[in-house]
Amino acid sequence: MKLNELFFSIQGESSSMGLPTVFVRFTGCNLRCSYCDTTYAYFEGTRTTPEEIFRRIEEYGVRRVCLTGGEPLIQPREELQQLLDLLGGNNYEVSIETDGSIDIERVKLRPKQRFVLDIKVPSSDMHTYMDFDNLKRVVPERDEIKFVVGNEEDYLWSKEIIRRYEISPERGYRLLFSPVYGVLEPRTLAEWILQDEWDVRLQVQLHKWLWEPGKRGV
Ligand SMILES: C[S@@+](CC[C@H](N)C(=O)[O-])C[C@H]1O[C@@H](n2cnc3c(N)ncnc32)[C@H](O)[C@@H]1O
Ligand SMILES: Nc1nc2[nH]cc(C(=O)O)c2c(=O)[nH]1
Ligand code: SF4
Ligand SMILES: [Mg+2]
Repeated sequence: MKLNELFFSIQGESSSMGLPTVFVRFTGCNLRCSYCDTTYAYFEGTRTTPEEIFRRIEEYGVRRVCLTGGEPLIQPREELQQLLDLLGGNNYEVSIETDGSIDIERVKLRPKQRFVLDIKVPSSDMHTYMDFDNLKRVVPERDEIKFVVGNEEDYLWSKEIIRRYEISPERGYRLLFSPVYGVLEPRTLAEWILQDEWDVRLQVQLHKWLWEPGKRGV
């Protein structure tokens, strides 16, 4: 597998926002989102084994890991599975940030492991690459489905996807809405959600408020 960086920080996204977490950022991505804040992970990295990554994770005293990138699901399948099995066997809680274009059943999750599945919206320029069959593969009470929106068109598009694929909160799906940092005011998104009386989770990237927005390794 190719590792870009491994660091210990406060989880800035998803329903575990605020919790201390070890981040494993893999190298390489199959998409190129217009707003991507992690372009340094497209190529830079070092070949590393799952055992070595696990050893480095174990140096920290917290059993919570976020696998991200780049796109984690394009790493070699067997090695990724090996890492998930090592973490699963040692009682780690794991979230896997994935871009929505890769079959999430490429790997088999253990208990306490979940996907945070992005659905890329029109302003990302990557919405045509989505594998919507993933919406049949997500486990509603386990996984989270995330929309990172940059404008009102994105928000309306997301609502239509939720209606069309029947992934509403009423059906048990856990939905996240995040503004594209520096593009859409969090308050504007908050007001749209309240106007719709919608049971979805608004999230901002907490780490960008805690540290310099462009800082690596946090
Ligand atoms: C860098 S990506 C890596 C994982 C995977 N490639 C994906 O896109 O889900 C991690 C998360 O950061 C989000 N993200 C990237 N750039 C962002 C930005 N400028 N503002 C808000 N969220 C952003 C992505 O949408 C994704 O949910
Ligand atoms: N603190 C912090 N939380 C995060 N949650 C998801 C991240 C990511 O880049 O995928 C991330 C990140 O880069 N930093
Ligand atoms: S899929 Fe994730 S890592 Fe890849 S370009 Fe988009 S935001 Fe960046
Ligand atoms: Mg990030």
